[in-house]
Amino acid sequence: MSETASTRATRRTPDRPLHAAPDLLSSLAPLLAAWVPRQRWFAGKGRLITGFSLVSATELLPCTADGGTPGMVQLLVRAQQAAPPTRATVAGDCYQLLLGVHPALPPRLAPAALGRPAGGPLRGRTVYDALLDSRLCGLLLERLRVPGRIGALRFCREPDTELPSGLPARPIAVEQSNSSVVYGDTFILKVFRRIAPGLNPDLELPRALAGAHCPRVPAPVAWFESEAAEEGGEPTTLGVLQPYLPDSADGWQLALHALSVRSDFTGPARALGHATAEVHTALARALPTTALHRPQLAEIAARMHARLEATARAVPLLEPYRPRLRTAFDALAALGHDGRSWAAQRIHGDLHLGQTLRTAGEGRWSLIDFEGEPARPLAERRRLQPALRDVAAMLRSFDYAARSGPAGGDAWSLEWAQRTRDAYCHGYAEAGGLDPHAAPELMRAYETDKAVYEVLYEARHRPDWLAVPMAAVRRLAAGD
Ligand SMILES: Nc1ncnc2c1ncn2[C@@H]1O[C@H](COP(=O)(O)OP(=O)(O)O)[C@@H](O)[C@H]1O
Ligand SMILES: O=P(O)(O)O[C@H]1O[C@H](CO)[C@@H](O[C@H]2O[C@H](CO)[C@@H](O)[C@H](O)[C@H]2O)[C@H](O)[C@H]1O
Repeated sequence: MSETASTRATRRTPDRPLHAAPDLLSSLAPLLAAWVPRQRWFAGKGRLITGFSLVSATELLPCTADGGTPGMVQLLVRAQQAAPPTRATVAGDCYQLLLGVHPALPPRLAPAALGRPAGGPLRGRTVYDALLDSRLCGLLLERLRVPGRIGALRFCREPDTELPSGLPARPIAVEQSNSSVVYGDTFILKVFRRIAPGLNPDLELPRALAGAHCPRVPAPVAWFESEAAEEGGEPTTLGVLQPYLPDSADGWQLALHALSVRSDFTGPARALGHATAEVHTALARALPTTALHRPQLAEIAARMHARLEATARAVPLLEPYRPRLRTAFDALAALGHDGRSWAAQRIHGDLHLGQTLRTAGEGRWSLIDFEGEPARPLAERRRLQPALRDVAAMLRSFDYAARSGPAGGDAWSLEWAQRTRDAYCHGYAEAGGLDPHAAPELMRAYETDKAVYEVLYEARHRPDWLAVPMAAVRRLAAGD
């Protein structure tokens, strides 16, 4: 097909970088509108995308060069959507996309394709998910190996670390809140998807723990970020590279396996309690701590109430339990009435079995993914909080395993969950953490808050799983 004068005019000329092409985003928008909502990491499921706006575009490899080689562009785009029932304002979440651009996409990459833009600077080329192309993933590692800036992006490496070149790349099979690529069983790069401006706790906390010589968390070796929006502000973390623990299995798989063969899990759970307490102790040493008094406890309880109300509006199934669940939050607020204070510190923020890895040989636990609950604002995720909040979250995870494993919540599985929960709490207290049994109001409030979060999470991401947190809602509402 011959090129018209108007398409020629919109074609990029060598002196106009891709990010300056006025029609870059409009030409990609139809492709993104079909592809983005299908991605596991897309947080706005169930609400129509009404448009996209471009935050930034950085060409990591030339995208419009002649020849048969792929290009790569990193985009930050805002997806415009109607506000969800849990938020007052119109949302426009920002997502990071790493797109490959190929003049003739090889068939092996066909499943990664978004499509071919009908116009704009990439017209006629195939745009695809770069993180499914090992060659482009290799280029990302190369960028991290040699620190420096490219456009709006800065690639950084811990001083005194060496990164080998040429490690083979493979994306991890399970897509979660973000996308990860493993390099030669040596490193894993997590590319953040939903981007909040500022320092991501998944870089901040593991670096602080490495500084405190805590061996329970793989220490970041390199990362990339975009510049701060305003002078003196923090850069925005976009991806983190850390050592890969090859001979390990995550706690979720291990727990499900134990359930499937009706095996005891109290030993591993107790050891996991130790690991959690060690991480909390190191975080409290490395980063600020505070004491929560009556006003702060009241504020925490008020936020829990607000989340419950918003979630009950979004998921009507929760409504009948709302009044009884509220009593857990009132009891938390009342903890401040007798003048007692509670320690608060930086915590993991989204601790569950899937965030733990256990080595095959010595059965040593590590904790990963310190991002916090991805749906919460960054400032909230970085707040100082009672460490028992993580413990309560992990207790929920044992309950999840018992209810979703092969036996699906039969009496033996539920007893298994109770024994495992006790062993974990015991291990936590044994290794210096505050004994969860000494703070029943705190534990109940945080478990309830987590179950409410899970109701919303499952309603949005995995409606088939909604019954799991709803069972906990019923139990917690009954005051159990
Ligand atoms: N350092 C690591 N070593 C081995 N596997 C890892 C490591 N970090 C993450 N993983 C694997 O990658 C998965 C996703 O990592 P995670 O940090 O939880 O990402 P997400 O934020 O997308 O949930 C984990 O469940 C785990 O299986
Ligand atoms: O790991 P992510 O940061 O993506 O966390 C989100 O997804 C989790 C599910 O993958 C979700 O965890 C919930 O389901 C788990 C089982 O799949 C269970 O072990 C957890 O206890 C339960 O909360 C997590 O809440 C969400 O933030």
